[in-house]
Amino acid sequence: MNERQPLLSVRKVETYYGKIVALRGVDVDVYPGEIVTLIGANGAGKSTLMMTICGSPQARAGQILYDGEDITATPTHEIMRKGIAQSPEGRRIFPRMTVMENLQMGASLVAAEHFDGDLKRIFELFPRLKERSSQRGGTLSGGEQQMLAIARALMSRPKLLLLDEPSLGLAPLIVKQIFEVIKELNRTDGLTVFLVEQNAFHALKLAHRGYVMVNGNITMSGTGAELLKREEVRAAYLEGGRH
Ligand SMILES: Nc1ncnc2c1ncn2[C@@H]1O[C@H](COP(=O)(O)OP(=O)(O)OP(=O)(O)O)[C@@H](O)[C@H]1O
Repeated sequence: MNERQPLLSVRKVETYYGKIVALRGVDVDVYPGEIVTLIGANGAGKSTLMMTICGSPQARAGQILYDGEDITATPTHEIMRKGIAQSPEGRRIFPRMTVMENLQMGASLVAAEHFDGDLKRIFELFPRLKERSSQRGGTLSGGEQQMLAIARALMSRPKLLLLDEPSLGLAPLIVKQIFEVIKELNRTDGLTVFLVEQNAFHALKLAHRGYVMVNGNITMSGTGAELLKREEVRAAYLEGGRH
């Protein structure tokens, strides 16, 4: 897989919040067709990396390449147009809009001819959203809102889907469903996924490759299976190594 050019290449990226350094020279590659997981403790800098890839905050040093093109200083809306979609932490859907309206918003940059076919596919993946298409987003359950956030991102027909903690606060069964959809999208549609997760066990099982972030640095990388076997990973991220 790795002889090809990465779809996303993060090189020595540094990000600051004022004087606080959040990313200290991060290197990450995501190849076409891969699911790559980033794990790390609270405050490690995972969300900051996702946001930096999307252009806000901007990297103060280093480079972000997407499909070979330097997007380090590209505004967020331009980055979205290029085929990167983000489902941010906290399921930021539009609460007053219906499920259908949220999905229409997601598709706003896509040619209208694709809408019906894309919607059909989304409703196959998330039948719950079909049943609730006229319900307001804010009245959905936590799991349904997460599904809607992912579905809305998918309606933009991304080449690269960035998911920030899709399992956060959800019951195990819902987490399983969401991870199965991600796997299906990757296997069937070839979607490339970069996933941030605290749920390290499931995320590394799902991923082709993974990275571990500690205090704004990448400290380990490998295949999902390799990382799951590493004692340091098990001790720090797998609930005391019980898995
Ligand atoms: N807007 C901000 N202003 C100042 N500091 C910030 C801001 N956002 C994040 N930080 C700091 O940057 C560091 C990285 O935060 P970030 O949210 O990226 O971590 P994370 O790995 O995603 O954590 P979590 O798993 O808890 O979401 C933390 O020390 C955090 O306090």
